[in-house]
Amino acid sequence: MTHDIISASDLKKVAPVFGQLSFDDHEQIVFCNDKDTGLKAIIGIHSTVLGPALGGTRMWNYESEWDALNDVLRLSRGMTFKSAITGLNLGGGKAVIIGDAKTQKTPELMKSFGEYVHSLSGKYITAEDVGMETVDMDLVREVTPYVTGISESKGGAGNPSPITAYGVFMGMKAAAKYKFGDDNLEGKRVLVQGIGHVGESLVEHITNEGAEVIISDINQERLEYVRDTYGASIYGGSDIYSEDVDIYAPCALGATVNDETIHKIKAKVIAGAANNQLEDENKHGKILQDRGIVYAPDFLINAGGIINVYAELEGYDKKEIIRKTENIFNTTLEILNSADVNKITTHTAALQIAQQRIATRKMENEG
Ligand SMILES: NC(=O)c1ccc[n+]([C@@H]2O[C@H](COP(=O)([O-])OP(=O)(O)OC[C@H]3O[C@@H](n4cnc5c(N)ncnc54)[C@H](O)[C@@H]3O)[C@@H](O)[C@H]2O)c1
Repeated sequence: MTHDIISASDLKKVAPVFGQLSFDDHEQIVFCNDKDTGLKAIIGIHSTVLGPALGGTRMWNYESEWDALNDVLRLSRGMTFKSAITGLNLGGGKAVIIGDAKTQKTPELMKSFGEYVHSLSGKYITAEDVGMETVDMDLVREVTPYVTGISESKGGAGNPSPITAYGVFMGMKAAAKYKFGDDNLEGKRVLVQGIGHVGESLVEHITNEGAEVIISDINQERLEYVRDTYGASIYGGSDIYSEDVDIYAPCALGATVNDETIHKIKAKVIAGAANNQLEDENKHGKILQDRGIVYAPDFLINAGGIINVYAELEGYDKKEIIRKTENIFNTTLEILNSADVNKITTHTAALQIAQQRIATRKMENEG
């Protein structure tokens, strides 16, 4: 990813960091560059008002550094609101490592990343996200205590994905209750896009409840594995967004609800694990509202994972993790109802609650 060096005057025009559309008064952005291990990473700290900025690390082969920066800014902002609405004393942060997780991830690279995390003295606490495994967090743990999601055998809460999937399942059931009058998913056609750590576990929950599940992924091996294990059918068409389904569950990457896809979507409910599903939260949130498509806000229903890793910091047990995650059902239903009453989008309804909690704490901290 090398380009001609841009002149200082041209750089000024682009405002590459603070001028990014996704920049939202972030507190700190850290660029990590370690030639020896090939590490190129960006840590985004959006807010530490409610507590240390906690959020996972994503390793992805971004097309450009702009894409990586944009992703980390959007993701870290989302973490702030996720923890706020879930009632956790955590701020929002996230990290991205630029590269292919399958071919470029090495123990040395992970430890080098851990050293950068350590240099922030706990202001940012990392965890796993796309392209990461529990074993990678264990490697980071060798150089810093500021990491969660480490193996249970090493005193951690383990892989957060099954809990994330359970929370998404709860949010999906709440949205189904709101839209169809019944939270039971039996007989509902559900399209799960991305059947990785979270998607697979979600497929398990919804097939157990009798939903008709259609899966899509760019990884053929996983598709066949999930089909054979849970009896889901692999999507065979050419445009998944036009598929006639009741529920669309985005569980791959973000921004799949965008200008190109939004008018094709036939699903009546959107509820999935991916962060930042709406490319433009205001615009696309409003179009969904106008089209009568119920959108269960991503940062609300995919909070199971952060609840799980927060347990590592606060020392609460599995029972409490499950109780808090199950509560996503009630919160989602409340948000959907309040959006309806106040004639605002579901995203805005959720965001307002999160922002209010942050504003209150900020006043307390200052006063
Ligand atoms: N793991 C968690 O606990 C957690 C928590 C909150 C949010 N999330 C979000 O949920 C999403 C999934 O996370 P994960 O941990 O399961 O990641 P993962 O890497 O295990 O799985 C992602 C899956 O999506 C597939 N994929 C990628 N691009 C695709 C495309 N264009 N179409 C279809 N499939 C595609 C990949 O092949 C992979 O199987 C991510 O957006 C992540 O940020 C995860």
